[in-house]
Amino acid sequence: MADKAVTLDELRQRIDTIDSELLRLISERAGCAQQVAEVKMAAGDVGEDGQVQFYRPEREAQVLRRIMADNPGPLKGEEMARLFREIMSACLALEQPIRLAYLGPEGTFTQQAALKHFGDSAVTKPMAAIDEVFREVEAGAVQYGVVPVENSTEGVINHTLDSFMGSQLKISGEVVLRIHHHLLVGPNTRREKISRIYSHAQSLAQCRKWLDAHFPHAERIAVSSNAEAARQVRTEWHSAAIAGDMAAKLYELEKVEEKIEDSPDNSTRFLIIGDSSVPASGDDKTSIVVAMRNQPGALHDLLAPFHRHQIDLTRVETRPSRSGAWNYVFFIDFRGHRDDPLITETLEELRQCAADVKVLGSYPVGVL
Ligand SMILES: C=C(O[C@@H]1C=C(C(=O)O)C=C[C@H]1O)C(=O)O
Repeated sequence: MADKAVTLDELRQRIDTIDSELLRLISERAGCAQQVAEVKMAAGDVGEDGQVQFYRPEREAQVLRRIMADNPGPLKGEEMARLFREIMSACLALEQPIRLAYLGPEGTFTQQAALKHFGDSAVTKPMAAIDEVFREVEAGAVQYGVVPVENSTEGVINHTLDSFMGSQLKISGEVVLRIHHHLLVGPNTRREKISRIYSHAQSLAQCRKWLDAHFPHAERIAVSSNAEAARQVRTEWHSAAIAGDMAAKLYELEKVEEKIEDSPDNSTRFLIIGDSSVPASGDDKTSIVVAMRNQPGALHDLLAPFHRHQIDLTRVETRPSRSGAWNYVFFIDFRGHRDDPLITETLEELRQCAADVKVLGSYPVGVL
């Protein structure tokens, strides 16, 4: 080793000095956030729900994007953003802790998505069904809700799209989560004894090929959520569950096999729903639902304004409308914010040929 090699003691001293500096800086940042709260209250900065808007999704997205763009390394941009996500979450909690409802029970991927988006300082409340998450937000019991909307392998989650049809709630954000499934067992279960495998139907479908290859004779049982599957197998010595890390940790299960999903980039997109519209963040998406008159060329008419203005469509889904047999509505996601002049014009043209156009919300493109 070279004479001048830095010693362990020296490195630890340096880390101590840096930590003291970080401590001072984070505290200073938290103090600023407290002042922001005072400024917002003094300005009467209220949203459509009449409440002071402490949480600002567009500002948080901008902060995280800047951190990722300026990150010098060696930590990855995503890792750095995750750290800042937690700092912001704690700072916001000083202004006012955010209250959320999510599709439960505890330990679901939706809870994981909620914490990824809002950070650990959020106060979360599990709900038994997607429409209950909507109701909880509508009733004002929580400020936001988190629900799954589409999976890269299994497609759209119809309950969520259908819930929007009868609701005035708006989308204020999106979060995409990589979904890793594990085969989990309780403390008294051995792999060769597994004769039943519990999970949510979507997860069973996402691991179908793996199950066919490794457990062709085990009975597959669909239950209401992965977390419920995990809870159930804790005490069943011949059963396994397919669920994610949160459920494994919560129910103290052992991983027999990790990452058993058939598609390596299996991911689910979740939506944040709330009462208020979000101003533009600089990189936004808009979601709308459109009812077309039942006539030839309707789909062409629907898409033409987007094509004319070169708007990037990110998703088009069709659902039966509730107003009668063989009528359909279209759920469309595209890049841009409803306040962009180009988008305003596109929506105006669309309104001329559609029976109804409802903007579900413009929101920052998911950062984390
Ligand atoms: C500090 C603010 O309030 C909240 C906290 C933020 C932060 O810690 O950076 C950002 C946006 C808001 O959710 C703000 O609006 O700037």
